[in-house]
Amino acid sequence: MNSKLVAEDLTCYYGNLCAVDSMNIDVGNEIFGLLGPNGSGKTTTVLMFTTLLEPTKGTASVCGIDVVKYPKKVREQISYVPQDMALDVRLTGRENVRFFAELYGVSRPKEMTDEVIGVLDLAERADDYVKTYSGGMRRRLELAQALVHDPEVLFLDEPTVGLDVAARRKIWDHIRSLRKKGMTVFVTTHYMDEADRNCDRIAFIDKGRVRKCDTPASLKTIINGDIIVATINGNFSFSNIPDIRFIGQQEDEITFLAHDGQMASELIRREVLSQGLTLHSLYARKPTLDDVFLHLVDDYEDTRPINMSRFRNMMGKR
Ligand SMILES: Nc1ncnc2c1ncn2[C@@H]1O[C@H](COP(=O)(O)OP(=O)(O)OP(=O)(O)O)[C@@H](O)[C@H]1O
Repeated sequence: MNSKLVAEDLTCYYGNLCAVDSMNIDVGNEIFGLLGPNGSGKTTTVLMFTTLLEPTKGTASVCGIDVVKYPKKVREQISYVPQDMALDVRLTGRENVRFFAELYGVSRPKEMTDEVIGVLDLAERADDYVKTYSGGMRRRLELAQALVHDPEVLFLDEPTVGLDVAARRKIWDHIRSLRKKGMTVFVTTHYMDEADRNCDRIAFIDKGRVRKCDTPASLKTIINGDIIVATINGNFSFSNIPDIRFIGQQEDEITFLAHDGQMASELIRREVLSQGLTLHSLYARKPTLDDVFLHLVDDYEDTRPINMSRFRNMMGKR
């Protein structure tokens, strides 16, 4: 693999708190997603790679350049779009990008500004004030700013947070086309479904530790079986059904894990009816990255295979 980002034993403490714990990752020319719950160490990881925070221990390099020894050289290779980037809303879109082009010392600032504005589909509104832009347009403008010096590696912290579905899709379309042009994209997100659709590989991180790193498809094979969800009225009491694991009940929804979803559904249907309960709906689905993540996180928290309360919460949100 043509390594673009490498972390070896990368560790960061804030006082006594270990925010990133002995991280080892090797990122090539790809869209690489760093996924994890709040406070798991995603931003801290990005800050170290982008030279904004010195590791306590271990090393990180970008395009083979050590971030501590050669921070300036690293900065020439990267762009970083944080969660809340400061756009000047009293300037036009074009002026905002041009400002960054000048800051970076880009050799043909006007041409590069026009180019990235075109790439991000902002040409029509480029001369309007940013205060008139939608959330999605502002995010695209931030991407345009980040791209104006043609970085090798782009770091994006929660690129789609707060955007509507259409705007999210558009952002991801742009991210994928950057990757096609050869850029490495390192992205943090809470949105597992977006990561599933768009990332080449994903590292799951929790409490500063990488739990698993693989392609979305391989990660989903970790949960060997189907998830079965039934909507009922009343309280379900689980007595042993062979080869079916009861995950739990959240209000009127009961959830199970079984090797064969279709066969299990029939057994569950019978069990629900035999308890005199009404069955409103019943379906089996393949595990998602949410399921995998909760499973992995739990493995490290205690010895149970699935964290019931988290799992139930998650199911309740669907
Ligand atoms: N400047 C700081 N000083 C002290 N502790 C910090 C600091 N920044 C982050 N932390 C702590 O370090 C841990 C990791 O935080 P970090 O922001 O890297 O997580 P995150 O995964 O990016 O979270 P989120 O998804 O909420 O953005 C958390 O426990 C956080 O409270």
